Amino acid sequence: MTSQTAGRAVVLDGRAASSAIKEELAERVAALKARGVTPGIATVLVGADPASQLYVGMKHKQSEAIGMNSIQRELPADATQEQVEALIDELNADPACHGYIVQLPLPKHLDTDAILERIDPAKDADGLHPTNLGRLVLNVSGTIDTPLPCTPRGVIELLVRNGYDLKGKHVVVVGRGVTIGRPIPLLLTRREINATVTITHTGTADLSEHLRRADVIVAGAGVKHIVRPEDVKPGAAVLDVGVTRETDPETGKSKVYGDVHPEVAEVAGYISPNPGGVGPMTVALLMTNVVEAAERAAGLA
Ligand SMILES: Nc1nc2c(c(=O)[nH]1)N[C@@H](CN(C=O)c1ccc(C(=O)N[C@@H](CCC(=O)O)C(=O)O)cc1)CN2
Repeated sequence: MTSQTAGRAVVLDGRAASSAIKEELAERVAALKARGVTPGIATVLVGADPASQLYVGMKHKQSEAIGMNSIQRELPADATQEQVEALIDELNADPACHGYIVQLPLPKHLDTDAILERIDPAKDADGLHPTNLGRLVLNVSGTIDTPLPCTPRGVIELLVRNGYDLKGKHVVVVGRGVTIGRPIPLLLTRREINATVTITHTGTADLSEHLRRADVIVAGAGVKHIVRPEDVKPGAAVLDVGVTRETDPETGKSKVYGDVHPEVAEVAGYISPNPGGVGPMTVALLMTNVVEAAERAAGLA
């Protein structure tokens, strides 16, 4: 992969890496189709949050582009728990759907944990069902074949595809959410990766002190510019996974900010841009999870 730079840092280009993954997936999809199986991905979107609509739209467009079947299901923002659960039951029973996700966050009146737990673990394309998270805890040697959470898998894949060796590195994760902060240490500490991890969050005392000792920073707290240039060890790899949307009071337009201050690129050795870094990897690894589920269902895994 050719490398660009930002400041003094090598850019970890998520668009390029995700394109490579999608080319590989297109071949696996074609092989499945040749055996009469079209991998099917589904999404459940509750409400009309513009960011969630954008992400769901990207998932379908990109899945269809590599030959997958895509099923888009939507419910209104005031949908009841029973309505969402009935839709989950429908997708669990649908043979055309090999894997699906419930787009997060859900409206506050819904019980997210109960909804994630109702997904058939074999169709859990986000790897967020308690059974799959439990297998991730047990799976220290990477020998159990289960779906892995997409963003953590995307972070590791982005580093590996850029030739970055995580073995023996000290990774500081910022954030403790279910899609990134909680699962990523379990992947990074697997024997085949062998990184050492510190988890920090908005309640951590002296975050800067932890960050300054990191070889790798994975910032996914959703706090605008929480990682500043003075917090970063020169040469460190910094992956920006956070998204904060603010409306410009003058233009009325929405602007997206990452967790990493732009000047970090002057200090870091490697940097993932935001947008264009981990976001596209999340979608590519979601598609990977669904293709793998279809391969397992077809007895190919
Ligand atoms: N069920 C899930 N919900 C959510 C997840 C998740 O992994 N599973 N993660 C995030 C949102 N997300 C996927 O759903 C996601 C976020 C960002 C991107 C992306 O490619 N972003 C682009 C920029 C897009 C733009 O704003 O124009 C980029 O970074 O280049 C993809 C997926 C929360 N919910």
